[in-house]
Amino acid sequence: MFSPVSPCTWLYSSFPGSLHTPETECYCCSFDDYKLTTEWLLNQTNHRPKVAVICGSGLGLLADGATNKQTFRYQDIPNFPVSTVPGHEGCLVFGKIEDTSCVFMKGHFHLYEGYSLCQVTFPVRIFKLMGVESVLVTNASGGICPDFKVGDIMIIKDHINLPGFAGQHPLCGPNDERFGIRFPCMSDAYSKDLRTLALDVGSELGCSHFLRSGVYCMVSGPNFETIAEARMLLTLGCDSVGMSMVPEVTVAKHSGLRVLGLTLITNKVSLDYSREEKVNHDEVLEICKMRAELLQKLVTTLIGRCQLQSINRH
Ligand SMILES: O=P(O)(O)O[C@@H]1C[C@H](O)[C@@H](CO)O1
Ligand SMILES: Nc1nc2[nH]cnc2c(=O)[nH]1
Repeated sequence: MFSPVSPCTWLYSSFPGSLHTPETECYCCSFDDYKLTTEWLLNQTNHRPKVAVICGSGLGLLADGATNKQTFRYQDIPNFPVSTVPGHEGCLVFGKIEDTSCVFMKGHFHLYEGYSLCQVTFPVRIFKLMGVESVLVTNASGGICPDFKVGDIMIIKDHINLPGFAGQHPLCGPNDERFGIRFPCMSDAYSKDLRTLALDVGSELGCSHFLRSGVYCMVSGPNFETIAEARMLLTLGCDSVGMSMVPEVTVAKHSGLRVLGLTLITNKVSLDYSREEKVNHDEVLEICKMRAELLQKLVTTLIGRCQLQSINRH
């Protein structure tokens, strides 16, 4: 019925009525496009998720703690992009953590794959229309802060949207007021309540010694940083750097969703020309594998606790 869609053909083939045409160069999806996918999913599942978990590189295991699971491959969901990066399984899993209905994205999308930011953030608006209230975004990143160690988990308190400075911003284009306002405030993108809860839960689970808090910077990738770029990011006040998360967080915040961002420090970013180690994606996946079980415990405990504390409810 629906064919899988790749980064380059996706918008033209799936959205004949969309605003993105070669003439306009405007990368937007129409409200009807979001509605179609939402209705398709609501017809396929009885789950009505309140929490969405976006799993970054190698972190798909976060869904394993859920019960009553129902899985859809991205390629079978109308209008959904497909994952092209190793470590991103490419499926949507509905399930329950204790009494909370959740949806997990096992794999997400990146600018460097050739997707537009409208495609990268497409699932977030689907979650909003499905009734999700809180989004927990995870990914892998390199540690800039000299104190950070490989395997640390950083609770994101703020971000720098570097692609956004250059006009690569998911909210560019006509604003649809049904999602949010034209000029959203981003000074409180990451919920303080959820950050505090994450710290509390982390301490209960005995992982305070590698739980950090800091500023995350998004770059487009796909190359890892040069030394000069890494030094610039340190000067700008960044604690870690990665290639995802910020577009999803921005769109989630725009539509009034509560956001928690957790980034796993998979490597230390080189700030020194004499450093011999070279970062690579296999190393990133290896560290994700090492920390996946603990992150899963953190995420499932957090979600259970959210429900108890009614943080999901407005
Ligand atoms: O999907 P995330 O942001 O977790 O993946 C990170 C950034 C790149 O996609 C990749 C680099 O190894 O890992
Ligand atoms: N940009 C960037 N992304 C990453 N993802 C995981 N590690 C890194 C890193 O060092 N730099």
